Parts: sequence; C-alpha cells; structure tokens
Amino acid sequence: MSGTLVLVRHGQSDWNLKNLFTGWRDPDLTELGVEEAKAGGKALAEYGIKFDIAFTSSLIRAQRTCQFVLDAVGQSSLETIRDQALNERDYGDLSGLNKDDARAKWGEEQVHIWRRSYDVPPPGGESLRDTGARVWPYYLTDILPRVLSGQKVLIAAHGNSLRSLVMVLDKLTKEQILKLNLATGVPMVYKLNADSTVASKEVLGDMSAAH
Ligand SMILES: O=C(O)[C@H](O)COP(=O)(O)O
Repeated sequence: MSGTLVLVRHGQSDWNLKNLFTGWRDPDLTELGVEEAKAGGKALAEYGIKFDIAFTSSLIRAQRTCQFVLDAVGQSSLETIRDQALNERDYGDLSGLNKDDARAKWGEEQVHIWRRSYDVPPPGGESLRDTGARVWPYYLTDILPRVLSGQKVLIAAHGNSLRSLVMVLDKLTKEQILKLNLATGVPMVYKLNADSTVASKEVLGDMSAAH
C-alpha cells in the first residue's frame, strides 16, 4: 500500500446559487459554500488525516475550500500548489448563462449531454475528455509520484476536473460517468496500491446530496 489521495469539490459558489454556468469564471463561495468546505474539513479531521501537501486550481472557490479544509485539520500553513490544470471544465459560450434558460433554449437532453457526457463539448468549451486531457497529465507528473512515495495529498478542485480523475481511478465507462455528479464539500479518500490502482475508497459524507 502506498499513499493517500483525498479529492474534495469546492463548496457552493455564488454562481452555483444563481444557477449560472461557471467554468473558468471566478465567483467566490457563498456562506453555504463556506459551511460545506468547513464540514468537509471537519470530516477529514475526524478521520484523523494529516496531509503532506495540497493542490488546488487557479480559481478562488477551490482555493478557499482548500484553505478551509487545511484550517480544519490544523494545517493552515501547509504547502499548497495552485495550477490551472485543475480548473473547472471551460464552459465556453455557456459561461455566465442561466442553466434553466439554456434548457429552455436548447432542450433538457442537449444541456444534460453538454454537462455530463464524456466527449461532447459545450459550444466553444471543453468536454470531459478535453478536461481530462489536461488534468490527467498533471496528475501523472505532479501528484501521483507523491502518493506513490507514501505521501498524503489533498486536491481541492471542481465538479468536472475531479470527475475526470474519478473516471480513471474508479475505472468508469463513458456511460457510467454520465450519471456521476460530485457533492460539494464531500471528501473522497483513496488509498492507492504501488501500481497506482485503487486499494480502497471511502466517501466521508453524502454524495447523493449532489446538485
Ligand atoms: O462550472 C459550473 O457551472 C459548475 O461548477 C459545474 O457545472 P455542472 O454541474 O454543469 O457540471
């Protein structure tokens, strides 16, 4: 058995609350989002983990979530690497649009395909596969070697950048990933084998609360 990888999706953002496609836009957490991030941190504190390093994206909602988690586990000053490789999927021309307005305009099914499919990009934006094409190499070069050397690593990132990682870790098919939505602030604790496959996965919270 090697190290531990913890994935946590940022708490509710202002644009989650307003029901707007967000992508690379940079809204802050709402009060609820702050509470969700703190709750995720509390669950990790109760789990008893101490991290060696943290990774987050270049976006404020993930960075603040990361800091709330680190505060909760008593590691406020832990080294934290920020990289846009972990950013949310780029929503392209949909960024800033209301999700219900988009459903009214393009239809429920089309919008669901843009949001959850593996390889259909929203207009001018990234599909999940495109997102993975930048998340996976970064994971392989910058994150995985640390886990394999026995470190405990936190990644605080986004619904779709983390879905692209979970797809590989959990060996999900294109059909299975369509149904996966990650809850905000719910940590997923992976223990990896020396060959980088998953030895165990624990979800510290209610993933069915995803919205
Ligand atoms: O970028 C966004 O709008 C959200 O963070 C995630 O959106 P989704 O639920 O459509 O994947």
